[in-house]
Amino acid sequence: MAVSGFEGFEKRLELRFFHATTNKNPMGLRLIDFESLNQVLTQVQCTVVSAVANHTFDAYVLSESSLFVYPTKLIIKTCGTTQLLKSIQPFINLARDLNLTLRACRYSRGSFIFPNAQPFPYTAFQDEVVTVEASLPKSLRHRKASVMTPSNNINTPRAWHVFTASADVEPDESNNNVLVVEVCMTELDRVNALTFFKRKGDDKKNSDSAGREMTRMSGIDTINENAFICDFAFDPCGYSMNGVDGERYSTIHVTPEDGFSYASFECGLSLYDDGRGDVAEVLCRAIDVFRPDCVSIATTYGGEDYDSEVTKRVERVLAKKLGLKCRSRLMDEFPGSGRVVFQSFTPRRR
Ligand SMILES: C[S@+](CC[C@H](N)C(=O)[O-])C[C@H]1O[C@@H](n2cnc3c(N)ncnc32)[C@H](O)[C@@H]1O
Repeated sequence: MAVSGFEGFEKRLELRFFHATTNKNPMGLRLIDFESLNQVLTQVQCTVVSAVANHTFDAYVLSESSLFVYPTKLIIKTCGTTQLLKSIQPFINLARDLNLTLRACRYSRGSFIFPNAQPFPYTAFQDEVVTVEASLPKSLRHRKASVMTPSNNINTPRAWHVFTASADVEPDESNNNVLVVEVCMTELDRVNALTFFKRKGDDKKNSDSAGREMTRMSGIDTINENAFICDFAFDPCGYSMNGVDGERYSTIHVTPEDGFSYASFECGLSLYDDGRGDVAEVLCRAIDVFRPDCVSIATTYGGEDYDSEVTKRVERVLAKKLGLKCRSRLMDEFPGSGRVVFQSFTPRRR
């Protein structure tokens, strides 16, 4: 851990593949053995602390955040001072052994709370971009890096950094209509944050049962009642969970320490699924768990027919139910990788 405090803001990497041969094993990347995954994670400097799977994907809680493995898609987010980008090359190689070829890559992160504590290349976004580019095959020739910086940001200008690379200009079918929402929250309500500290007597509980209790006491279990939750409590504080609901994943990570408190919520869903999760209501429930003073939401939409109504509805619902005012809304397009809308919120009272 850095002397300054724990860096909650995650680095996130998404790799999408396609079957290079007609012999398509439906399990795809899920056939990567655990030992190989572990070797990659060792390079990243984190470990698996808990895991769950359903018929669609595997979800791992890591010592620093989460890993999701779908047949042709892999999502890994890691916090602290981890070396996430060291996973790109080994993942591409493991996929190649399964006849899977890289189709697209997306790397994103917020602005670190402790930028000076990061190792190279995470000290400057342009160096991260150079590192990602050096790990990618030339076939991913449609590339773009963007730093989305709110101009009227209130106290701390927190930008959203995105790099994408894609083999095609058009979004591919597997990513069509897929919505990924990443919420970053700082300055958590102090009372709510206390839920994520182990209490007296908790030393008799293991990390799973202490995690389960935090899930229930915080109300995280009500965000999506259909999700199976795999949760983990860190010692003496900190919490991580992955939610598994059919094809949909969700994940929450909490750094509750005062002075650098941070929580993230992320979910992936199809815009046209059965409507079980009105995105705005889901986000509202997730943010209400933490009642933060600063919220940013990055919404990535993989398809072409993006409807801005989704993010506008988020603004209306957060204003009405949580008193959060949208201070900035930015949009950018990425060839073959869709659109990103980045919104920043603070309480209306400010
Ligand atoms: C891994 S969790 C969640 C990380 C996540 N990105 C976040 O901050 O939202 C980090 C929290 O767990 C605490 N923690 C305790 N032991 C830890 C460990 N061995 N590795 C990582 N975090 C640990 C940290 O102090 C911090 O409060």
